[in-house]
Amino acid sequence: MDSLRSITPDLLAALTEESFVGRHRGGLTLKRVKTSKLCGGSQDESTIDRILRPLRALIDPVTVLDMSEGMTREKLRMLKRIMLLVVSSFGPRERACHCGLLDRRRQFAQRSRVRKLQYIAELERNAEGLELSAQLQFLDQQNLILSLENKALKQRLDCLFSMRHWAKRLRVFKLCIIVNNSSSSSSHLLLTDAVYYAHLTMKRFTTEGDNKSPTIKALPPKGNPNWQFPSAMALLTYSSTIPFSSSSSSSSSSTSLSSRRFPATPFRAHVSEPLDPWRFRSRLPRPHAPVRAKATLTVDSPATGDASPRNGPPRVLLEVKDLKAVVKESGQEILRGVNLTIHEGEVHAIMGKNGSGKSTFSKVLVGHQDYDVTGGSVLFKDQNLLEMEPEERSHVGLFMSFQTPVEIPGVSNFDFLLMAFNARRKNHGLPPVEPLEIEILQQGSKSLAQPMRIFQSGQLLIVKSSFSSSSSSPLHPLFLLSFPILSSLSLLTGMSVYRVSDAGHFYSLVTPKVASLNMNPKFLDRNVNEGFSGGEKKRNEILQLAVLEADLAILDEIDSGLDVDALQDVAKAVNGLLTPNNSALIITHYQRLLEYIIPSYVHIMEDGMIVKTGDVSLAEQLEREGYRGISMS
Ligand SMILES: Nc1ncnc2c1ncn2[C@@H]1O[C@H](COP(=O)(O)OP(=O)(O)OP(=O)(O)O)[C@@H](O)[C@H]1O
Repeated sequence: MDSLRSITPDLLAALTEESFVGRHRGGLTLKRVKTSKLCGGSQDESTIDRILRPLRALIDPVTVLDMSEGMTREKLRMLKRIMLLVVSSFGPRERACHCGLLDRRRQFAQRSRVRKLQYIAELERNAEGLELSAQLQFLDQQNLILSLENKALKQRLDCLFSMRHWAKRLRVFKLCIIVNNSSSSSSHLLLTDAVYYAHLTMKRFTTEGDNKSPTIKALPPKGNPNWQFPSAMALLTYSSTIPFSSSSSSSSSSTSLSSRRFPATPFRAHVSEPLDPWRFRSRLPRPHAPVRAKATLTVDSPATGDASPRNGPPRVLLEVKDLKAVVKESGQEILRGVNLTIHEGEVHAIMGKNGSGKSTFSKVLVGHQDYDVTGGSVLFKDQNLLEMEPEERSHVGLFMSFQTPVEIPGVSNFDFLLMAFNARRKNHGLPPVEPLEIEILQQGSKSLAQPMRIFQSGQLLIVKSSFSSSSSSPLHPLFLLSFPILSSLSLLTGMSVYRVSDAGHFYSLVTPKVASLNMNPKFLDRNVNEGFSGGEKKRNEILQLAVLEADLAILDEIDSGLDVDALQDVAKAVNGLLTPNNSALIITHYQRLLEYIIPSYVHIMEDGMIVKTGDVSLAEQLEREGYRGISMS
């Protein structure tokens, strides 16, 4: 508000001149003005800065990074400070739920807020003609990064307008907009969006009307009767274009940003917030100081299941009685009275023709949003499962591997597993586990461009540290060499040398599981299921199960798309996870999987009900004779 008070009458007068270009955006009129008009013809940077500083403060919540000329050291520096990739905002709900990702709500957002976030992602997807490439990444509860690459104005407005609705709830105060379009007019549009967003979040405006055609009304700041909405807005628009206009006029700025491009503008000023990425990515070395994690935890599993049998008869893990469910949207009844009881230590297989309701049954058990339960009961470890939210179901020990595992862009497998693992530990009152312990042995002259993953634990290794604009490629260790050689190399190349220890850390828990599944450790560093082959996705599902050690694993067609070797690997891994205290519910079409994972019971589902139950010989019969050969009575 103070900054608004500093707008001088001269500036306001300049802004009301007819020469301004008006632009209408959903009821909001923006105008452009010339630098010379605002600053009395002065081209002197310090004068411009003095005049515009108060205005720049108004758009503090917004960072704009122009990526049209690629990544530079300066941009990277800014990104590194704000880009705490904690959770993908619109990671598919089901996957997130089952791995307890959403349990981070206390840290990041209330459940309702997360839902809101998902709603927005959907809204973006559904906006007319919008091929979703607006990436909204939820960094933490106060930071967002929104990449609106080459979006048309309307699409950007849709996004921004929808953001307005929940930004307040999320208490987001900071937004980073990445501009990938090099044209100055687009940059201008993006910047006006940024201003628009900043004002909305700062509650300078109210809106009326529906989402499609909102009308923005100005709320004059207290104590400033002279303030006029269009004028001030135009001024802000102007001031926000400074970094871009200076760069576009500069012919020499072909590959990197000069310091002029990020002068003492709000864009730089506000990223100096005391954000600490290392707090979140504690496996990363701080660039300038050796780090050694203090805590060395014993990685004990949060899961209740262990290999030793409990005293007494096996307890009932899951009890489903007369379960009925319909498709939420259409009301079509799919489950028409399922009954099933699973004890600890048992493996149940459900087989059945296509469309008989097997997947629906498993999805209803984990609380999939597409279905409504219309009758019956489900007790899991004596608790009413139907009353629990999906993520709670995960916490009490239910895990589901989906038929089509979902991809979670922007979240590495390792991070995902760690988050899910720690979410479960938290739920069990256990402290979080650190990923790795990293010590910098020799700091290279270059700083790390991006987060890295280190696979060779307990070894000396060298890490590439050049800048790279292909953001998704992780940095891999290049060599495994002795320290003197590494040291010389480091001096020569500017690379850094680290010693990594994983003892007692999450890494030491996850790597044997990766090995047992014959997975390449590099999969840990890739985004969850992104670009994975069908078989790799299935293995990855089992890796998640192995890390989370659920009490009841529901495996929906884990054999589909697996080659013979992969099938054996997966089956071996599942068998290795089975203890007298946990159980598995396997949905499959083929008996071959059940040759490797021997079920205690085989059920046949038909038309939304379990119509026959037998032992493994039932699956064999099915293989020989098909469903026609089996009497369902
Ligand atoms: N969300 C939904 N919307 C509409 N129909 C649905 C939905 N979910 C399930 N169905 C319908 O319910 C029936 C059972 O589907 P489900 O996927 O549970 O069968 P399935 O036994 O797992 O089949 P398959 O062996 O082919 O995987 C099908 O007719 C399916 O089209």
